[in-house]
Amino acid sequence: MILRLSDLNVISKSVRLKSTLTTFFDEIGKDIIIKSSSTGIYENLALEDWIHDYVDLQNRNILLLCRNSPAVVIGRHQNPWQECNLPLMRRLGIPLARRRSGGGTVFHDTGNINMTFFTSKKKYDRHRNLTVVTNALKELRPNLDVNSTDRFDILLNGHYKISGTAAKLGRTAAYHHCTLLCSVDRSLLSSVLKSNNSQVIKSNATPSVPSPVKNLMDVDPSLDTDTVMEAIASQYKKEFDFATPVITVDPTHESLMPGVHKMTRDLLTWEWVYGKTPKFSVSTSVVVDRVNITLDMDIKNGKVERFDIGFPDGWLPLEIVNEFTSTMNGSRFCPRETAVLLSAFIRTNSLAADIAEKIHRLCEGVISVM
Ligand SMILES: Nc1ncnc2c1ncn2[C@@H]1O[C@H](COP(=O)(O)OC(=O)CCCC[C@@H]2CCSS2)[C@@H](O)[C@H]1O
Repeated sequence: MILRLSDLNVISKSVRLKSTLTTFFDEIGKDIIIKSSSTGIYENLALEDWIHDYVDLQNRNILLLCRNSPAVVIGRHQNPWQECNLPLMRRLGIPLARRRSGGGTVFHDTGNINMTFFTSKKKYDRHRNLTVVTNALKELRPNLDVNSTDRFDILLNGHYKISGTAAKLGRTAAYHHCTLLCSVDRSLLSSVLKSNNSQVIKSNATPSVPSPVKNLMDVDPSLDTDTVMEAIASQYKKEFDFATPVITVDPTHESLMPGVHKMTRDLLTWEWVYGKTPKFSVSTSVVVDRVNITLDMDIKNGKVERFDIGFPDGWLPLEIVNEFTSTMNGSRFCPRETAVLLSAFIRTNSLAADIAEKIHRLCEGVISVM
């Protein structure tokens, strides 16, 4: 049975009066399984943040289950320009999200199950959580060869990754979240997780650890996301010994989760998604009329902090170069902003056609790395 929060008034009058998710949880029991009704990556990450920040996790275990529409999710300390193919994602309209936990970059679509295991910091136990997942799968198909590894991946047949893990440890509360590949678009997964610039970027950001992946449905077509989610929910109830039905929660429900809209908006900001990238540098070059021009940049908080152009004497007038580099300094390392700056620069400096063309080509070189 699925209990919906819209049924609140049926469940309890007092809940309706107080009516936040936390009071609702207090009414229905200590350990809870929630399923998100949304497939929006930012909304589901905000729901996770909200539970972590507002629910008292000292004496309770919560499992949150959700699936997302196609999205790429990077770890807290990663560099998206290094980890994924941003131009392809822009073309396909695939959003990029930065989560609050560390670790590497993964691809989500509705063929991937996400699980978040919330506990007190003391009871945080990734091994126990992953055993819930592997036991659920073995309960469904006893012959399935699935095991967790020392780095908390789950491997199928000892080789193919089907689940990746990350975690956030707060002062008193913690969560461990992981994925599970049932039927994702594997060719899209590998094309969006292939950066076009790993050669030209130098950074100390956390690198991902790529692995060969497989879907559960590749080995057993009956292991669809609904079947697997249900099995995980039953196994979790068995492990934590409770029987409360799975509750479906709408993560856009501001009055039930005061502050959740702002949490969603924060996750969507450029400053969070790109601006939190650890400082990095880019060294690339463009060939213009058979002349090799080098471009060196330092990017801090996602913005150009230093922009150097290396070119043979006389290729561009120095005052134009100085003007152009100071235009670029402080700008966001992003193709749209660079294109806007370029056209403003060409317009306000009334450049001769050949100089405008050279500046244009330089910008193309910069934009190709963005
Ligand atoms: N969805 C998914 N599941 C499992 N493995 C994946 C997935 N997408 C990509 N990969 C593979 O893992 C590596 C990256 O492995 P790496 O170990 O670097 O990173 C992770 O596993 C992070 C898991 C984060 C889980 C969070 C849970 C809720 S929001 S995201 C990537 O290069 C691919 O080879």
